[in-house]
Amino acid sequence: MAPAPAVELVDVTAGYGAVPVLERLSLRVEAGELVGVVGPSGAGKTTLLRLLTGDADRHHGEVRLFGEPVGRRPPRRVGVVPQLGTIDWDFPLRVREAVLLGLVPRTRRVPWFARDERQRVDTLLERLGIGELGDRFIRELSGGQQQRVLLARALVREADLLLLDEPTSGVDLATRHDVLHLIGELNAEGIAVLLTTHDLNWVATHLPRIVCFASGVVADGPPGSVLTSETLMLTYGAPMRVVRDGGTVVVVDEEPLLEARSPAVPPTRPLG
Ligand SMILES: Nc1ncnc2c1ncn2[C@@H]1O[C@H](COP(=O)(O)OP(=O)(O)OP(=O)(O)O)[C@@H](O)[C@H]1O
Repeated sequence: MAPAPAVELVDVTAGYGAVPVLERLSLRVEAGELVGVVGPSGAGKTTLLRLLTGDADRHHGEVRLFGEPVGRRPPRRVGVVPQLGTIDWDFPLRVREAVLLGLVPRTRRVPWFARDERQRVDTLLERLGIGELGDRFIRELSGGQQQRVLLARALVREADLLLLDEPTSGVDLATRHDVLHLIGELNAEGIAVLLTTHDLNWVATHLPRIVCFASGVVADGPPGSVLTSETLMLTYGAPMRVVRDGGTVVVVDEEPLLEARSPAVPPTRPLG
């Protein structure tokens, strides 16, 4: 029998309270797949991830993770990385504790961790290249280090599915490269990844599958077929140019911020 899909949404309408944000949405992510969701701000990308963790209200349709209906608590096999900016990094917590908290179901009041759980955290920190930071306070970390801590916290649940909300925002280019490389490695180990991003050109070159999203799915497939000016217009409501160079797709903003001008010629004055 084929394995159950990691994510399965069937004709879902959902939002916050009675207000719908996602409408008539169907989406399927297979176990082990790597999928990027792109779309304008407010399109509902975060809400989609929140729906999968039981944090948004489902009005209609079915939501299943690995074949099981989503309840109020995310299943153990799912690791979640929220946007960096939504975390209170000033909270007095050390890196090792922050990662251990990934093991705590939401209702458990006083966490008490076993030695093998602490060992697992240390192994993960090493693996993610932050082994020496275990005793540091999370407020002392750079954006890239914070992103790795969040990944460790998600992975400590021995996740088979990672839900990553804009994993590359708020970090510099080199860190972005490292984080994306890490995501690729985790996926190569068989972990399914569903991520949101605003970085169209990164998804165009690195992800096998893109979902263009605006309250529902506008287009879904490999970047070469999904990223067209027409699809991007439907998704973003703004003109974008798509340049193809062999197998590479590059998305260019159609409207330059500044008009190109001929260089100003200084007025000349005769000598003397
Ligand atoms: N907790 C909440 N309660 C009520 N409405 C919310 C809540 N969170 C988000 N919304 C609304 O849901 C809509 C979709 O927001 P969401 O954060 O899912 O969009 P997004 O595509 O992730 O945007 P961005 O790219 O800016 O992160 C917006 O209109 C937003 O105002």
